[in-house]
Amino acid sequence: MSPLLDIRGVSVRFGGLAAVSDLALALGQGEIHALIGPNGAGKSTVINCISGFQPLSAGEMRLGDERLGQLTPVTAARKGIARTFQTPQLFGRLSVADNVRVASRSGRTGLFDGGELIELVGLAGLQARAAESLAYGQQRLLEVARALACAPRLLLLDEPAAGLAADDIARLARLLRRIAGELGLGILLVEHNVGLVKRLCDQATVMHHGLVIASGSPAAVLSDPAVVTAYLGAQASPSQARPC
Ligand SMILES: Nc1ncnc2c1ncn2[C@@H]1O[C@H](COP(=O)(O)OP(=O)(O)OP(=O)(O)O)[C@@H](O)[C@H]1O
Repeated sequence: MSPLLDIRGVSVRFGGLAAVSDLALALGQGEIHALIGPNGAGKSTVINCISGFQPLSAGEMRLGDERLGQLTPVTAARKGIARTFQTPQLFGRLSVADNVRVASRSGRTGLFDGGELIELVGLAGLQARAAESLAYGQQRLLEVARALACAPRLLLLDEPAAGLAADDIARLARLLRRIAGELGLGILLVEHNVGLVKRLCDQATVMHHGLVIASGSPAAVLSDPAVVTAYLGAQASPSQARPC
């Protein structure tokens, strides 16, 4: 069976800078896959490519049996690819409920109803609040609810745990495990929280200067000497990158 997401030979150049070089990554249905690496490694650029925000310089991506070609954010969303952003991109003046409602009207049938999603991410009771009035961590959780309201097949999360309290991280981890397991969603997450990556993810790919330097189980890649050296160059070992 084809993987849900199959990336081969993908490169992205910004002028003279090779932000991503010859990337290969495969992610199965129901799999949670971490994309990790020091700052500037190319992780967000990969998320931007898969979600149609960044054109590829070379390579190809497939979603199931379908070749994706050059995507736009709209075509990516229609194919069932939803994402969150490193800095939340919400409709600030709309309520929490309306932010989710807008996404659930994007054309695909919802996984859960909007109220259910808001409750699942831990924002019950805040439905009527303007998104811009939420704490930063709550805005991140609302972005996850909004992405899920698009009923994706593939969910891309850019540092979902940044700024979240331990309780919220635990709730988010349970939710991601549930939607991957019960609904078969594939989840690719960029995350610096090494504890979360180890607990939650089935596979991990490590990038450094645009190149994949390791891939495999989180425990194996995080103890790989090349990975430790890459993080030491960035003045932190993976386990020191972000406390968890
Ligand atoms: N639009 C752009 N134009 C020019 N250079 C860019 C652009 N976007 C990213 N870059 C550069 O590409 C490289 C990879 O950036 P990217 O944001 O993908 O890294 P990252 O691994 O997500 O880093 P971080 O963990 O700090 O978010 C960096 O050197 C960055 O400065």
